[in-house]
Formats: sequence, C-alpha cells, structure tokens
Amino acid sequence: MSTQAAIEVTDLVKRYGDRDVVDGLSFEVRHGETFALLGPNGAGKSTTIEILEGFRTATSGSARVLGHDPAHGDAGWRGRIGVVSQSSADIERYSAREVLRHFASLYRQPRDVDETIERCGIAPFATQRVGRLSGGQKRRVDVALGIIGNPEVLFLDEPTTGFDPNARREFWGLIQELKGEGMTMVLTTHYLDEAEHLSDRAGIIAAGKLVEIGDITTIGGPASRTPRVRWQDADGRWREQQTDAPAQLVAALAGRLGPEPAGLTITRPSLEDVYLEIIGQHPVAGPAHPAEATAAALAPALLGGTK
Ligand SMILES: Nc1ncnc2c1ncn2[C@@H]1O[C@H](COP(=O)(O)OP(=O)(O)OP(=O)(O)O)[C@@H](O)[C@H]1O
Repeated sequence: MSTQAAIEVTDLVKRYGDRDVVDGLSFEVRHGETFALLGPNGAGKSTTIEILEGFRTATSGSARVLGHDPAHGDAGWRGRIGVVSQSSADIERYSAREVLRHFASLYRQPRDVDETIERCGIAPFATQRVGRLSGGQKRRVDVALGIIGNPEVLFLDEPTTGFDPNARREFWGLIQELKGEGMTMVLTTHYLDEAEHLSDRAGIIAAGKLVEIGDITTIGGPASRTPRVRWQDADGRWREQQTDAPAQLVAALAGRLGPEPAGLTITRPSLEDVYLEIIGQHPVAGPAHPAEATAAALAPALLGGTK
C-alpha cells in the first residue's frame, strides 16, 4: 500500500465574489481513516468536499485524492470514489433496485445489489418509486448509491439528515463495517455524537479556515476535556467545578455534605461541548449569496424583532 495519504489538501482556496469561502485549508486524510469535517452552516464544508469530489474547482491551492487532482479525475479515478452528497440524485421515477442495478453496471467491481439493499435497510421499499419514499428512506438510497461502486474513498455530506434514531444507529453500523473493510471516509455532520462515534479524527472549520484538527477523543486539547463536578451545596445553591481530580473533590464534598451530596454529577465535556467552545471563539461568516443577505435583512422583521 502507498505511504501517501489518501487525501492531501494544501492551502486550498475557493473564492466567490470577494469572499474566500474556503480560506487556505490544509489537512490530510490517511488510508482507512474516517475523517469528520465539522463547522457551522456556511463554514465551507460542502464546498471543500465538492472540490475533493471533482464537482467544483478550487481558486488556488492543491487537492489530491488517491494521488490525483480531482479537477482532472478520469473515469478510472472516479470509479474509486463514492459520493453521498447533500442533494439527492435525480432518480424519482425509478425504484431503488432499478437505480442500484443501473449504477452497479457502470462500475468494474460493484457491490452486490441485493446485499447493498439489505445492508442499507432498503429492502422493505426497494421496489417502490424513489419519488414516493420519505426523506429518510431516500437518504438510505443515496447512501446505497454512494457505496454501490465499492469505492476506496467515500465522501458523506450530512448522510443521516432526516434519519430516525433507529436508522441512524443502523447507518453507524454500516459505516463501521465499511471501515472494517478499509474504506477511507470523509464525513460532514451537524450531529456531533455521530462524529464522535464514527470518526478517527476531525477538522473544525469556521469561516473557511481550519481552526482545530486532531484525534476525535483529544481534539481541543486536554484542558477542554477536564471533568466537571456539579452538586447542590448545604444552602441549596448549585455549584460547579472543573477538576482533573474529580474523585478527590467528591471525597471532600462527602466529608462536608454527607455521603451522598445532593444532585452530584461528574461529566466529561463531550465533543459537542468542545466544538461549541471552539466555534464560540471564531466569528461566523457573513452572507455570500445576495439571497442570504436579503433573508438576513428580512429575518428580524419576520421574527417580530426590532433591530
Ligand atoms: N455557488 C456559490 N456562489 C456563491 N457563494 C456560494 C456558492 N456556493 C456556496 N457559497 C457560499 O459559500 C459558503 C460556504 O458554503 P458551504 O455550502 O460550503 O457551507 P457548509 O459548511 O457546507 O454549510 P452547511 O453546514 O449549511 O451545509 C456559504 O456562505 C455559501 O453561501
């Protein structure tokens, strides 16, 4: 196997008008790794992913996916890439089985259609027209289409939007299986428990810039993961303290307040807590589309605000 990373991004920029919506990104994704790109709405995640998929061209900088520039990826390269994008494929008139059969025929080493249908939880509605399926059911078909070509690298842009909790858990299981097969995956999601569950590493983007990158369990640094102890004091007031020695603090509290201090909890900050803290330190991007500017201007009026 090549020692080269599966994906290499260096100083990547995408400019719309006078705004760099992707503003000098650099990161790597190793072979077999699941990498999450996290960030608020409009941060530049989809734009970055679509450049890596070869669907948009970068303004400057470089991207390499399996050693190729995606902007010039040939059919052989494309066959090694799988895509689950935010917008569903235009397949409304056909059944999931028909569409999957068709797409499978376009690849050299596709997955088995029936097995894919089973694994993606499509079997109960595989013969219905995609246009009649619910949002979550359609999303499962999108996922199946993303993997039918048996790709080496799979891009998943908010793959579980619209899934019910059960479908999301099933999807997580599928991703773990694909990971076990050695597939490299790049994932965007606003569900941070999903990112925590599925990813090895994550990059956090704010206003087009990478503001943090690291292992999913340690991103943000040790200080941001310090446990929090919460309890109710003798006067009934809630108290909270962050400490690296929660057991010692609890022992001290027990000495002062009795063996079972009221309301006692010890929590370790989740990825969501860490993410919110990091994002809180970075300004949100302004609107790039004229329509966004209009919507932003109208919002206070629509919401009954005065500003
Ligand atoms: N074709 C375009 N022309 C102008 N601006 C664009 C275009 N496509 C995207 N943008 C702007 O680029 C910025 C980044 O968009 P992008 O879709 O990459 O964000 P995102 O991080 O994926 O957001 P979300 O979480 O909402 O999907 C946004 O401000 C968006 O309006």
